[in-house]
Amino acid sequence: MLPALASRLGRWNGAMHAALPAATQGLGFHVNSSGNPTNYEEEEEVPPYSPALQHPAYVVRKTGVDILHDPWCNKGSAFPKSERDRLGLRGLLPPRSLTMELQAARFMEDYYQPRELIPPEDVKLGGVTSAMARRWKLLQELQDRNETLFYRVLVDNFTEMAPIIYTPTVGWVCVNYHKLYRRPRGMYFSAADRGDMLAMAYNWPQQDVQAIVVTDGSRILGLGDLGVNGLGIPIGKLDLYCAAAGFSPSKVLPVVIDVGTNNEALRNDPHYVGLRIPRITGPEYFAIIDEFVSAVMARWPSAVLQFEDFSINHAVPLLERYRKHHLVFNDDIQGTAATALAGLYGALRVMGLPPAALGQQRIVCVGAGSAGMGVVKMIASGMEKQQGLSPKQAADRFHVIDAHGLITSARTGIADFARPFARTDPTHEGEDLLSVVKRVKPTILLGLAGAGRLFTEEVLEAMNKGCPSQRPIIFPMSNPTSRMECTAEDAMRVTQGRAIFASGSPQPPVTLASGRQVAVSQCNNMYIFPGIALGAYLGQTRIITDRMLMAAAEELPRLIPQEELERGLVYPKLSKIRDISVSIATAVANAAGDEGRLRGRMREKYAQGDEALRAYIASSMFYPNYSALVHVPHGIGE
Ligand SMILES: NC(=O)C1=CN([C@@H]2O[C@H](COP(=O)(O)OP(=O)(O)OC[C@H]3O[C@@H](n4cnc5c(N)ncnc54)[C@H](O)[C@@H]3O)[C@@H](O)[C@H]2O)C=CC1
Ligand SMILES: CC(=O)C(=O)O
Ligand SMILES: [Mg+2]
Repeated sequence: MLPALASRLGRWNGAMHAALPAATQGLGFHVNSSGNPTNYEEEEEVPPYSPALQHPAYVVRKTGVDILHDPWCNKGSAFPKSERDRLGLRGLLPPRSLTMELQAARFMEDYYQPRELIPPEDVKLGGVTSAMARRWKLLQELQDRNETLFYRVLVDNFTEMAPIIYTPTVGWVCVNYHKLYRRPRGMYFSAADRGDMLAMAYNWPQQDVQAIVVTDGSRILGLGDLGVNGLGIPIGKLDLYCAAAGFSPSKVLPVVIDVGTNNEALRNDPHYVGLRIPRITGPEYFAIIDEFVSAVMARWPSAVLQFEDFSINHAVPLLERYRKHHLVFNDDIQGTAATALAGLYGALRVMGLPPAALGQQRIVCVGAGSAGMGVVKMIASGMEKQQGLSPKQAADRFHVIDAHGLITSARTGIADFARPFARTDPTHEGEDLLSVVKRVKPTILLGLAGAGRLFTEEVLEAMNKGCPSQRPIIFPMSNPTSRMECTAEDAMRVTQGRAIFASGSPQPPVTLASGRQVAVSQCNNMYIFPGIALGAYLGQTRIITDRMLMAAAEELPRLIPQEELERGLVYPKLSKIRDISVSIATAVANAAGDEGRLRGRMREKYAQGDEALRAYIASSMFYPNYSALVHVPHGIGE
């Protein structure tokens, strides 16, 4: 059926191709290098067939300039001559046809050219330099004109570019989104669209959407309420879905739901593109989100829906509202939790300790919001699972601090999710971080407050002193860099390189006064959410369970090579992100299979074992290569 082939469906059909060589080889044929069977012996070497290397064709209905203006089809100067002929491109492009590799090299030359294009006052979000902002703009322009090349350079340069398309630069992008806005990307649903959302979902041109990331812009990283400017986050997250987990760019949908903003400066900014009203709350808010969820689930019932950067008052109730019925997860609560637990298992491995040693740790967590409490709850589950602690025994290992200090049973208005972790001694209510660290002598210090440098020199000093028998584990996880609780340089200097360190946004390695260089890790949910979504989507698991998330957390530290553990790294290298995502997806799918939740091909593969499951997942991933474009006029095969 031709329409089914249209719009890059072919990019997902690696598994389909895998049947070909098995069939030909099964008949006793040899396969020559052009893929044709022959019935005589050839001298030349026959390379192994690799479905991942196939470049399937896909059908387009347009020709000429319409192709060049479509970033999903455009190849810029790389259209081969045959395609220029059949797509009506002759004369519309310079005559020489370049390779994708040459195009990528040309882009990278420009990318690395030091040029200051933005005024210095824009560079006030720590960690985002004008060079980074310029690189974001270059990548954005590339994505707007040639998506395939954009994803190719992103996949090939993931470690370098993740901080540009994602944290910290994406924080700067969101703050300035209304000024940077050039072309539409993703969808906007607003309070003014009540009653029309299902119809609006049909305005999106893609019939097959596999992953949606939605925000209401209410808590963007640690930068607060940024209204519709928050759309930059779903865009960045989905770029990671495509680059890191092989979702096809044409099958992902970034969304912002505009229910107003309490950010007055933004609301009064003449260039702001969202509704200029205070945030809607209460039943009306939930009715809007319900309508949105029903609309997208009705149009794309197989899609995974990721909730991102919702403020705490809505993040938890929304997750509870949908998680038992729909293929949804909240990245800040669940993805972050799995990532942090994985990093702690990694830190234990660095010290040569087993996962069960988690239950002996004393943990101080600063920040009791959606991320902080998600992390605390999951670490407690890890302790219960690994060491058989009761929930109460596990909770006793934690001291949780929020903007009002240490949370104890004396706190009034304590949130349900924080209550189990409130300290039982009311005399310490509201105690400040430094006093808590001095008194409790934590072995693990987590920062998820989004309030900047709370891990002061004194706090780090006290942490180091109170932790003589093992290396202090220090994870300032807030984003972007300006909101992190401390820098790697601070932590390593004060602890003389003893700390095992991971931060939410990337940090350079640190050179100590002695000249020794220490490696640092990045503790960011990007290690986990692409793989969770991939496993859950391919397996059509209907819901995402705690067991699936725990499987992801346990898998990640297994992927750190010994040599990296010896350097103190608690996560595998980001350059391996696609392999990491395959492993996470496989672990998630295995857990779902154990629970009887897999459907279709994934269920078959699960029955065949880990290798088959893994191979199937890997073969289903999009890899950015130019496909041959075949023009089929409207009316034929539609
Ligand atoms: N590294 C990662 O993968 C992730 C990092 N985060 C980061 O975590 C931070 C918090 O996110 P959410 O929990 O969703 O925010 P939230 O707004 O729900 O919670 C913030 C918490 O920090 C507390 N807090 C604020 N100021 C404080 C202070 N001066 N001292 C002590 N506590 C203070 C608040 O009382 C609240 O409990 C953000 O910066 C976000 O970027 C969030 C998700 C993933
Ligand atoms: C990383 C992330 O999801 C956050 O900072 O909100
Ligand atoms: Mg987030």
